[in-house]
Amino acid sequence: MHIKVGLLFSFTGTTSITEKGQYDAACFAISQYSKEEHTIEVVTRDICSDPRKAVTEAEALAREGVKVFIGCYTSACRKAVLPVLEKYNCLLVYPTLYEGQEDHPNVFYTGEVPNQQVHTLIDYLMNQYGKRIYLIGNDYIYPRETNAQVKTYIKEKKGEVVEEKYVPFGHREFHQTIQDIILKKPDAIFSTLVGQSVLAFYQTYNQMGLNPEATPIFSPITKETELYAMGTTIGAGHYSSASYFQSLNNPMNKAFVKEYDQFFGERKAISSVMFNTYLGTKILLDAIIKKNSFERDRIFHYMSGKKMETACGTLRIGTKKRHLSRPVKIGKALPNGQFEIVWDSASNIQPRPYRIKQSKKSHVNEIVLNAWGQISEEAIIAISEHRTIQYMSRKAIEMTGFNKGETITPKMLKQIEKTYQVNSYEAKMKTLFLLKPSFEKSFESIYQFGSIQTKNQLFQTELETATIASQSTANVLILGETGTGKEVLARSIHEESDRKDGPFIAINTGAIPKDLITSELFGYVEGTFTGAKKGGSIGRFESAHNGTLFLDEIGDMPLELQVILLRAIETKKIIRLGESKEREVDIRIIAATNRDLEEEIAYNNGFRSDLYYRLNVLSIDIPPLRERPEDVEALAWKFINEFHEIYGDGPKEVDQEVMQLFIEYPWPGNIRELRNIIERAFLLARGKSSNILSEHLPKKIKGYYNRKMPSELSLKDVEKKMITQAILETNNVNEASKKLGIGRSTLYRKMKEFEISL
Ligand SMILES: Nc1ncnc2c1ncn2[C@@H]1O[C@H](COP(=O)(O)OP(=O)(O)OP(=O)(O)O)[C@@H](O)[C@H]1O
Repeated sequence: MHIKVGLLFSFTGTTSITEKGQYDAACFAISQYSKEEHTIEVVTRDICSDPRKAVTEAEALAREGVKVFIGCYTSACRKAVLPVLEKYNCLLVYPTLYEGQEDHPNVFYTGEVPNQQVHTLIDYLMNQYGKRIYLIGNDYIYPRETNAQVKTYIKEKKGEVVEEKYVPFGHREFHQTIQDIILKKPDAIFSTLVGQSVLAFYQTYNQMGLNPEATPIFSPITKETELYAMGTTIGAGHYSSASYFQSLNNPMNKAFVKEYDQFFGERKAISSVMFNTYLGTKILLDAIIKKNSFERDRIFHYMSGKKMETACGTLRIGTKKRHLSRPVKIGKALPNGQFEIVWDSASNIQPRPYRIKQSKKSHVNEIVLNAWGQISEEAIIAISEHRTIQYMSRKAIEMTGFNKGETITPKMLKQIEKTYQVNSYEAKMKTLFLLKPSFEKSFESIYQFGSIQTKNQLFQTELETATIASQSTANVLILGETGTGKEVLARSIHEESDRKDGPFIAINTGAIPKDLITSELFGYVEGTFTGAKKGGSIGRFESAHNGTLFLDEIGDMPLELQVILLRAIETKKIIRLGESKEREVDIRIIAATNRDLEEEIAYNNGFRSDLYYRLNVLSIDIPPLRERPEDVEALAWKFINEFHEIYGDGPKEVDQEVMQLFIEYPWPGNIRELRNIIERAFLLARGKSSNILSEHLPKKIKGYYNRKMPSELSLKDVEKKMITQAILETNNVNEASKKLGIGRSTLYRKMKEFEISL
């Protein structure tokens, strides 16, 4: 078979740095076909980063009999050649990450689309650095369209775009932009700059002394090739995301890199767009050869749904769309120009090339607001996503003097914030402001996630992370003292995720005997050990397939078993005991512990740091109940209602003094202890009293109550007293923290707060 391939890359022009690498990768892929069996003729054209040149060259080559094109790096070039592909019935391997919004029947897209690459990057950015993001890009289709999606995504995640800036294609003067960044102090920068602009931007960032630890740049584009071109130390500390990184530490990739270097006779930087070029070229040529045809529909039909093991994991070609389902990683650039992998989706992310439709615009329900406005103590203002006032209660008009239809400016907002206590709620792109005179007691908003409710600000922030966690498959680490509700939270994440119909399997990793843990986790085949069940057994990893595996008390897992667990978590593959076959499992891992794992790693050598970082992709720290007394009353009522359902009848009221005691008691056993105490009191009062009274409480609580009453000790006083006593007794922070059942860092913080020293 004779195949004439047209390579359309820019060897001159602003994006040539990247495209030369793609050209090399295409040549490498083509070199792997035996010349005896097929003749592959390669014609190369320089399209000079110019869409007009791309069209004329493509058309000229199509007339000369080229049926397969590879390249067209920028979206502007790709879009420009589409009519040529249609006219001459040619195929294009488009191997570049891009903005999506396209699925042309003549194109095979092997680059990442935003939901695979950009959303993961934004999630990581927000979790690690904060929610204020500065957008910078070149002024053409890819950055503008990508940022349109990024802005929606940031808004959904309650982040803020502090600036959105575009510079012309090839722009290299960034002093003013960097100055603007210094002034606006974003938490991170998201860059869609390409070509020469990338180098100039990072170099100016570096010259002007910005620090990647404080304000890193996240860019889907800046990869190994660009880092080498700008000077590897200049890009160090910044982030990118892709399926492929040259540093991937697996045998397939090592062999690929070795062969690549041998082919070119030197060490080369290999980036994801290069790998995607290699991959796309091979896949399409294989299909053409196999089907002995250039006929578009036959070829795509043959490729559709194909699964491939590659150097960057298992990829699958879409059955409906010509894009790849793939795992995605996030890399942090090292001073040697390579990336350290800091996050790995582990399982594949499906391509969603088309932007997800935004929820339909909602209208404020004036009838409901009117009724509410008449009875509410607060003044109510509802504003649209464009900051136009859509509703004002009479009180709000009297208090502010604003009118319906007016646009709320930042100045007006400041003015009301100065005068009133303002609580704002966001729902369906609308914001509702509730205004109260500021001397009144603060209004406590309730945050709900799954079955958990809280008024506590700190816990609300943690639950926001839980919300993010429920929408991804990232590993989650839940921290918190015993009884704070770590398992309840893990279940809520599962219930709120799209795995909710799959199983939720909980396992207490600290409680299983050492010699049983492997069979418990991974299963075994019949006859493997004495006492093994007939027919063998599947382990918890397999039971959790398509669902969530909750590894409780992970901090208590013996060190030597942590390595086995790490391997299974990393590969998502297990081997049953007594078998050699690897089995793949699709699971999301949530781990929990009441230990301070960082401390275990640093001081006691009790936990593997690699396992810690694997698990701690998203971490959620549940505050102890004594640090969120505002939640005690609601929890108490929740339990009383629950016991009414279980036991049929019982006390309906709680004595006011008892409730006050519940609020002030330090609850060392947290919510579990509160629940137990209420159940006990409920049963003691049942049939005798319609109220839960102090006589229904156990001695230790009544004792606390009696001790407290004369001196009116506050919760803080009790805490201070307990800490002082523990420090006096042990004269050692480590031991005192163990005695008190709190982490060292918490103890240091408290000692500072109460001015206690050793
Ligand atoms: N938000 C909540 N609402 C109602 N009940 C809760 C809540 N959180 C925890 N509980 C109850 O508290 C008890 C302890 O919860 P859970 O087992 O989730 O805690 P944990 O932190 O995992 O405990 P441990 O560290 O001992 O494993 C359970 O009875 C649970 O039902």
